Amino acid sequence: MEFSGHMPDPAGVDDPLLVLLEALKLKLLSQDFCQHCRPLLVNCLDNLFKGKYDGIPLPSCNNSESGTDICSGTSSSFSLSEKTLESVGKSVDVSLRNGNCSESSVDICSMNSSSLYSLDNNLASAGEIENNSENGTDICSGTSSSFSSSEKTLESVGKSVDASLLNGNCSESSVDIYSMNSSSLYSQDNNLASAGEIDGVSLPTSNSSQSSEDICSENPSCSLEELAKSLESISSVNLQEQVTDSSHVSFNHLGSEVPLDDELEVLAVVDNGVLSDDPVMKKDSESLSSVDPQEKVADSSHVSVNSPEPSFDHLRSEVALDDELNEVSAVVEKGVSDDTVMPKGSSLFPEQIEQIRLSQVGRKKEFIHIERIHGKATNILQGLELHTQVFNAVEQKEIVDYVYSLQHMGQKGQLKGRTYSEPKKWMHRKGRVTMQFGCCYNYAADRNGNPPGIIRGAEVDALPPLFKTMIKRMVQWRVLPTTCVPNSCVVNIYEEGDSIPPHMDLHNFLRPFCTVSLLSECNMLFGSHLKVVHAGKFAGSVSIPLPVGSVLIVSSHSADLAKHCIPGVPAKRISITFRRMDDSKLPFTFLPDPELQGLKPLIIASSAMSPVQQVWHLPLAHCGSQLSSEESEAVGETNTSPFNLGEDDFPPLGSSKPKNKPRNNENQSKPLI
Ligand SMILES: O=C(O)CCC(=O)C(=O)O
Ligand SMILES: [Fe+2]
Repeated sequence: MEFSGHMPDPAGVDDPLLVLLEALKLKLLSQDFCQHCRPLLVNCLDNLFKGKYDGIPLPSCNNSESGTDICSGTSSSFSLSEKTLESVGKSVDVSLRNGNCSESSVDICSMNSSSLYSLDNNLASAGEIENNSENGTDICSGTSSSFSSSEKTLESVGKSVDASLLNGNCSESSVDIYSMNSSSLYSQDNNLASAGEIDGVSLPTSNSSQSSEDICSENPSCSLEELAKSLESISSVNLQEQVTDSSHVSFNHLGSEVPLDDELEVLAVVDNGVLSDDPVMKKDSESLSSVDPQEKVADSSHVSVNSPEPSFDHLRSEVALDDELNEVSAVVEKGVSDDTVMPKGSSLFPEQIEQIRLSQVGRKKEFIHIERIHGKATNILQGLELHTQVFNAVEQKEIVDYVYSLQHMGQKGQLKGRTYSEPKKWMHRKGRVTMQFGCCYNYAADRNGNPPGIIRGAEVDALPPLFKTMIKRMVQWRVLPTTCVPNSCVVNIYEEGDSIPPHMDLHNFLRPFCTVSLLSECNMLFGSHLKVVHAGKFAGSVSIPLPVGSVLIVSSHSADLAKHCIPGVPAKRISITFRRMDDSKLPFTFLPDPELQGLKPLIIASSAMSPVQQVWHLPLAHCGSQLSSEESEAVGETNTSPFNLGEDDFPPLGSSKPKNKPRNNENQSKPLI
């Protein structure tokens, strides 16, 4: 579309800027933008021109020729840098937009390769980067800049991984959403980032072949994804700090250690809850589900444990903010309360927001660590997967608070039977607080003569509502398969120094099972032979860091050939391990929960692709750094896990179009204007 001189406006609008706006919208309509980007762009323009422009003299854009730079040519609506700066810390994406216009030569008249939505500004405004000098330059085009950040990725370890990484990317790239040419916004480095701390992990150079691939040209929504990721990353750093600081319950480990020959015995004691004849364990006939919720939360104002509708539903509600981008950022970044309202004229549906969140999930698969099992080189990590950003910072905090509430109830004897147990004082560093829901599970024979496994006659509380919500999320977001929806869980609350000794989860539970990590990162060791050096200190052949908020999926060899353990944790940590019981092992009183039946994964919009799988090539235990042909073969054995996702669902980077079209149009956006 040519734009030269004054365009008569069909609706009779005489305001040249509005005419220009209409022209821009038309231009946008003619572009092949995705359903996410399109309404955002249009709304951005709307806000720039209408909302922000009120009362300010119009620039001489009515005489503008194609190519006239109305931003640099005036200091009117775009000179919002002060406001931009003021807005830092409030609404990141406001500063993103305004900052962009105030600092860059955004040529919105000519529509040529300008970067209206530079993510740089987002970060620059947030004080994260200084390098904002590339505004207006389409450095994504024809470059692999956003992928060339492995070094940055490694630098970022220990902070907010994705935030740091993203900063790295964004500082280098100016996102050209108009030309959409050759941008590569969806950095796999996000995945690599959190791998940085794995002992001896070599950078997956095999992935670098994908670095230069242009996923954005065929996947326009990725700029939006990156934007949302940026927002979330920035906020999650702060929020995470809050979460870490928000511990309401602390345990003192007063006793001294008692050396035990058999760690597993300790494990059994701890994980079973206390022994049934143990006087410390208060049995209360009151069940979690039968107690008056008011009474239950009397000591914990943050969460209603027994709320029939847990508030953990940040996807379904939105915030009344002044534009769509704020809306996205608020939802993605902070979560919102249920009583907030959808702003008038909003063009983002909750489904779209969920799609954005879903597209941000990092999925690392194909961990590799070769050990010789029965003389055969075998990848003992086959079946292990790490999914990140499944629960955002606010959700994590909600879960943590919920766990504290439950713990509080456990301490007061308000949880059923063997639901709650604490380590004995003498078990310092050998145990941790546990809460078991759905079933009571013995990791090893206990002193009552119960064999390892589910004690079918033991009484515990049913899965609490928020944990069911977490399960639904994981199934709907394809972290867990529909064939293995968990119906039990164990919550482990580790104080600093607490551990879980080497063990395998028995086949009383189906595969995969999964662990959600909260509060602090720790390492999980895997190996066919894990040594107990002393209490809380174990030696294993491979160590996998579990980032906060991540979900570790364990199946196949990683569940059945390798043992796993958590050495003494460096800081307080909570994990929730979700498992589906084998039907033949169900507790006698178990009733399937109707809420967890018939769960279906969400349809993924074609424009909202997930990051590609990563291959983490971990150091070989016994075999040097090169894979022998036998080992390669061993590695090639992967993908027998029932959990593996179809290629159609998660195509590799660069393959931006799924083989099949989305199966329905459920998640289509509203009309553009
Ligand atoms: O705390 C963790 O991450 C692991 C817990 C675990 O292995 C278990 O409960 O069986
Ligand atoms: Fe385990």
